[in-house]
Amino acid sequence: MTEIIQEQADTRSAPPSLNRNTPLVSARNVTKKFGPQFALDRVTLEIFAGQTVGLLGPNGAGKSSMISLLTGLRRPDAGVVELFGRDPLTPAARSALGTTPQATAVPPTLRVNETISLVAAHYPDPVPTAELLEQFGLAAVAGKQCGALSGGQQRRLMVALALVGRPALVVLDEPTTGLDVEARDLLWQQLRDYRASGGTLLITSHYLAEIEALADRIVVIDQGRIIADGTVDEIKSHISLSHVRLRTTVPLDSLTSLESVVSGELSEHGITTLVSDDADNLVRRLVLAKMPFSDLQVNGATLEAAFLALTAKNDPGRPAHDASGTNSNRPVTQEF
Ligand SMILES: Nc1ncnc2c1ncn2[C@@H]1O[C@H](COP(=O)(O)OP(=O)(O)OP(=O)(O)O)[C@@H](O)[C@H]1O
Repeated sequence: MTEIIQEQADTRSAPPSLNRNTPLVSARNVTKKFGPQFALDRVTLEIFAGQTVGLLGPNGAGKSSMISLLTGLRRPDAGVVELFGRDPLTPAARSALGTTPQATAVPPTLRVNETISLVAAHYPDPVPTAELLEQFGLAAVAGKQCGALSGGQQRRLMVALALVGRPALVVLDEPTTGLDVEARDLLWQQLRDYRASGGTLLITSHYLAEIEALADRIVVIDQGRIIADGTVDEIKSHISLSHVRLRTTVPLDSLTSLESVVSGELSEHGITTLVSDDADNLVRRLVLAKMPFSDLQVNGATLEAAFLALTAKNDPGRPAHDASGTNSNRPVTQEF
């Protein structure tokens, strides 16, 4: 909390006005080391107004280090970082930034409504406390001391505090960790509303299905380097395999010998799954061969499968348990 209050106490100056072509966030050739360990290795990243960027990477990839540089919590060892065109350590640069660190730390003795009002007081046009409490499902605990909140409630409060000053840019490091399904839904809804109001968002999360639904740009970082950067569809194009599921009496051997089938398996429940590099063509082949089938389902690649394929390719030592996309239909709550 000290971090957040300090961050927002520094925000009295008006948001810097930027040329439309100036990125809100810019890191050029940035390196950050901890002892001999490279957390970031010559990384370049720009984020422009209106983008919703999902920053993805396995544990230890460098996501939090990147965020700490962009939000002015740490300095790079080499390279240049700018926030709203300025040094992120200056109060003027942080005037329109709302952020929460990965770790939750609220002042234990302050009440929830007092905490929001305290942070809101640093902004010229804050979201009214009652409105924010309602939006984040915290109205019922408004009078509680923050230390008495559950972990999930504390996390929601942290994100609410990041949004109280109507920031132009919100940077969130794993905001939904530890939240139950309902609380996560509520939080993602607030972030969608923020985005719809024109806000710019940089977010890390291990819930890839949720990032897939929210982000319009995905940056994948691994071992301190950016290994992919593009739209969700561009990232997903790294996986070209689809799953075709069906019930059929046709023997598996006959199915796997069809054009466009890469592999296949028959489950004990009688469902055949065919991995295909061209699902449309495979379905055409089934029909042309007059093979009887029912309950046909075609599932394309997910962001999760593409992410796993990309990171497995980047580090052949990492278990590539899903690199082929053969497990790409896990529940949306799957966490890495
Ligand atoms: N304060 C620190 N002291 C020493 N090493 C650090 C420190 N912070 C990060 N590192 C190291 O830098 C690398 C990148 O860590 P970072 O926390 O940025 O990764 P991350 O992608 O955010 O991981 P996670 O998903 O687990 O949060 C890791 O090897 C980590 O051990």
